[in-house]
Amino acid sequence: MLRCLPTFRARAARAMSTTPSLVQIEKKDNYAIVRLSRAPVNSLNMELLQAIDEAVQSLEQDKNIKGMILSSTNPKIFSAGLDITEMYQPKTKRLREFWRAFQNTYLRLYTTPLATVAAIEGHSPAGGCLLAMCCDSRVMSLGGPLIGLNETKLGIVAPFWMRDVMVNTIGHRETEKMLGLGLQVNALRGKEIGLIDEAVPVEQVHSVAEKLLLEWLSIPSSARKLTKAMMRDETAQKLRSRLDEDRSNFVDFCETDKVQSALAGYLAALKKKAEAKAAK
Ligand SMILES: CC/C=C\C/C=C\C/C=C\CCC/C=C/C(=O)SCCNC(=O)CCNC(=O)[C@H](O)C(C)(C)COP(=O)(O)OP(=O)(O)OC[C@H]1O[C@@H](n2cnc3c(N)ncnc32)[C@H](O)[C@@H]1OP(=O)(O)O
Repeated sequence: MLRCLPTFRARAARAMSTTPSLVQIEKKDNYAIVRLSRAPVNSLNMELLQAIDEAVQSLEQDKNIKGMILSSTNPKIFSAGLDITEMYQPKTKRLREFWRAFQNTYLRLYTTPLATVAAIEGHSPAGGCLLAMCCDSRVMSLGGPLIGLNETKLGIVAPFWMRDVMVNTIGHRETEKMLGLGLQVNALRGKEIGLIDEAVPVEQVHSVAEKLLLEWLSIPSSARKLTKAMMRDETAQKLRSRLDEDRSNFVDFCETDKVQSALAGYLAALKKKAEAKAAK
């Protein structure tokens, strides 16, 4: 028994050192940087969504931490959005759990009392755009990266709560165009429509994100938190009161032949693009 213990410990230590963490948390004085870390593109599968939810929850419980910067370990991709392979040819039980994880992560991040800033160095489509919109402010790098809710381009429809968050961020008419046309925009255009607060060269994204976060943290904390709740709770409550209905809608919609064949086509196009890139 005694001889087993070091072996067990060694195994556990090996497992810990070889299991890559999906989310990296770096604590600073009174805030944390949370970096999404699921190679290659931070696509949001169930485990990554749960890891984000848990990370935010653990920071909320840390008395020293008042805010967080949401970022990525991949400077070219903030997040590729929901992992399409979770939705393609799914097992119903897993699909249901996956959607609940997405709902939970949205509710956690959108309503967290922490001050939050998204530091977006790379692309941020669909679910990636939602994560960014859940933050109090967004800084994005100038140049190539794009952000937006491109669901219609995949032949799928964003749920009402993704629409609501976009309406709250950029207003009804801009959302109508962005969502209906499945548009993604660069940082400059994002700033023009209010989706992005600061558009800066990539090397400044983190310092500007920190500056914005400190501005939020300079506000008396109970006033800041109550105001955030006053602005966001009604929107969150709309989903909270319809969690099961929303999940059933998603599962039914996702399992239709039409959606499955649209997802198959989209995945094939992504694969073809990746192969062409690798062949260069
Ligand atoms: C009537 C309605 C009733 C009810 C409605 C209820 C519910 C609504 C139902 C559904 C709504 C769901 C909401 C959906 C939200 C989403 O987030 S959908 C996901 C959308 N995401 C995208 O479109 C992004 C796709 N990816 C890209 O554009 C690019 O990959 C990139 C710009 C992010 C990165 O480009 P590159 O750096 O060039 O990398 P590659 O393209 O080569 O990709 C590398 C590798 O990763 C795979 N991959 C990329 N994105 C995803 C993804 N989202 N999911 C899974 N896998 C992804 C890609 O295929 C490559 O794989 P390999 O070929 O290397 O294996």
